[in-house]
Amino acid sequence: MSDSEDENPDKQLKIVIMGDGASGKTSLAVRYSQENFGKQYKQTVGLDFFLRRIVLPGNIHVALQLWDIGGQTLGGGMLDKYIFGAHGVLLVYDITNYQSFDNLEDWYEKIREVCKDQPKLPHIALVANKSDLEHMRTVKQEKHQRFATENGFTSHFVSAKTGDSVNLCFQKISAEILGIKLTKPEVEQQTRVVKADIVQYSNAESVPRATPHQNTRSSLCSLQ
Ligand SMILES: Nc1nc2c(ncn2[C@@H]2O[C@H](COP(=O)(O)OP(=O)(O)OP(=O)(O)O)[C@@H](O)[C@H]2O)c(=O)[nH]1
Repeated sequence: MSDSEDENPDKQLKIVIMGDGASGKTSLAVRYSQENFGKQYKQTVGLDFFLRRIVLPGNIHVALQLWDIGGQTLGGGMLDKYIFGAHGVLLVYDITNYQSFDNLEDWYEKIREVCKDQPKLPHIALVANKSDLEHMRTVKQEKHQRFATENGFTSHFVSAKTGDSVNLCFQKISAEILGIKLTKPEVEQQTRVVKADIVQYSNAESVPRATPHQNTRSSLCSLQ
């Protein structure tokens, strides 16, 4: 453990990712924790866990535990236990699949039911995934905004495929939960999209080395 970690132990946040099957929950968790994307659809049975550590402004070290819940768990007996104690919940839908948006009412209802005896609901974020498929959109942005505003959700538009706004989404949610205010440059830094051309290197020696990702470590385990 480094000195800075000794001085600043991680704040642990339990973040639950919910929504219909194939809306892209696992892809978001994999993109965020492993900076990776797989085209192949593999249904999550039960639950997967992912972990990512980040540092928020003010040198606040945060360990984000991502609970990726299979879309088939709605109506199952385990869902209550998965939601219980969550600091934040992502309600994820696929912008090209209207049903996945419509069904979020049921997922939200479940959260309210599980948390009815708690003083307040977890932070809830409405996450529109697959923004790279804008040309196939079936959920109007106004519908998204209305659902978010009426229920006090934060609102996010992301693509697990391209990575667009994924870091920003999780950073904003963590900051919101911990009551940390992000400045405009901090938000812009996360938003920046880096475009690069493919470069042909003449020999292996001139290939630049990848810089290790600082302050982040991630891992995965699965529970079925
Ligand atoms: N184009 C595009 N495809 C995506 C995106 N995110 C996920 N997908 C694809 O959508 C399919 C479903 O993604 P998953 O991440 O497995 O969906 P899930 O919500 O975890 O599904 P369940 O495990 O059934 O709950 C896969 O084929 C992904 O490659 C995205 O942002 N853009």
